[in-house]
Amino acid sequence: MEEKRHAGILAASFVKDGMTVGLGTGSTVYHVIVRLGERVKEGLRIRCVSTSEATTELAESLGLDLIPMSEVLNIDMTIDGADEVDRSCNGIKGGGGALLHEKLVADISRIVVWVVDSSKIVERLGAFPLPIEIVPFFHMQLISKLEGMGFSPRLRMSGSCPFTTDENNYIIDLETGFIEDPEGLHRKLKLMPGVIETGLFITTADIVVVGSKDGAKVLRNTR
Ligand SMILES: O=C(CO)[C@H](O)[C@H](O)COP(=O)(O)O
Repeated sequence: MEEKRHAGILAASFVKDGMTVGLGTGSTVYHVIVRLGERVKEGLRIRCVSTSEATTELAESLGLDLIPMSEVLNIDMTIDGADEVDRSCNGIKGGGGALLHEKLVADISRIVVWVVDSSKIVERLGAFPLPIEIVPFFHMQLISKLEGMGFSPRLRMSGSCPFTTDENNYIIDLETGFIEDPEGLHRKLKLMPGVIETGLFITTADIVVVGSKDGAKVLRNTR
């Protein structure tokens, strides 16, 4: 909790007056949004693009100015969380179910900053089950195909019903084991009919802010 807060507060300090800011989703970004709400009350002028209904609700409650994604061509800086990050700044995202929207917002962002606690930094991705957003009525077929490829897929549930994303899709959480080639796996999965997006974000982050007990440090993507 402290680590997430430290990372969030440092990342929020990167936002400058006049920026269009992408707001990610999750418990670490929560601290970014709260800090941005405070800075806006102190006079910071920004426009924000949300990546989920949960983030929209929080940002609105703090008085942040939100614009719909459909009206934005470019975003100056997006700050988002991640479930795992490797040394090349590849990541797994989607633990909170907002991966599709998060990937689209990242795609039009000049700078992408990820905020994570220290437990998220890994040598190789794959301990965290990989979220894949899929077409709901094809989930049974996809699960069978993924099993045939040697993976252990699990349909994400919310109580006794399948979890649905803000875009009304389903998510399969895929036990992959350590991923040798994140980009190769992402491409392979994306080629499967019914797969809408994968939670593999390939060298997406320009900056990763890693919280610690006493502060936060910044890792830069040197690609
Ligand atoms: O990808 C995400 C949501 O789709 C989140 O950014 C990711 O799950 C990290 O969340 P948290 O900061 O709560 O650990």
